[in-house]
Amino acid sequence: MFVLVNLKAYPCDPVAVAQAADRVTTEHDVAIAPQTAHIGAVAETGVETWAQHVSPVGHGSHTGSTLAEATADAGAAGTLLNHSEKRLKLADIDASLDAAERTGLSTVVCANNPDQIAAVAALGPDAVAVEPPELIGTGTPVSQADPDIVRDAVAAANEVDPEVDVYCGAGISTGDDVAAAAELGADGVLLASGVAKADDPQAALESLVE
Ligand SMILES: O=C(CO)COP(=O)(O)O
Repeated sequence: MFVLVNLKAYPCDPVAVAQAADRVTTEHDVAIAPQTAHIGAVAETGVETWAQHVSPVGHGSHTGSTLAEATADAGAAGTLLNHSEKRLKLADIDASLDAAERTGLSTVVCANNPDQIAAVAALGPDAVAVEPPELIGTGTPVSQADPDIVRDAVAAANEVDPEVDVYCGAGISTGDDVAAAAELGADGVLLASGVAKADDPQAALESLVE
């Protein structure tokens, strides 16, 4: 399973979380998505590092943008797109995917529900992630609260493009949650508060990947 820890804008120490992820022994692939400004420092720990977003632009007059080229240069291996807290227009998702692909970044496009998963899977990302917004940050795992949304997202993505991996997220914090997601057909999980808000991120990561 791919385990992507999104640090959002939580007030945690991104390098300490990355070092903790580096110390945890697991069969899963663990990656950390810090703030853009922290990508270089996190990547230096050796942990797989992801961006939370890249802009749908290339080099040019785009003040305030998050340029995919700069993100990749800083050490990112991939990027989230269209997170529920960073929604994009369909045309911008498409252009951000182009930017990511041009610079060698892997891509995960988030969506709220199976219909949206089908729509974004059609744009050809490496993976899609279903995250019901109402469960984000609640500590109630999507795999328990709404298992059908995960099953249906897997089916919807497979119908459009079986090459696209499917992840799920919201409320995931334990190894049981990760195992439940795998049983529902997910290839990975996205999570945030379970690690980023934990008093002991290393213990949280260990419990997650046990
Ligand atoms: O938004 C999420 C990951 O991108 C999920 O957040 P929580 O793990 O805090 O529910």
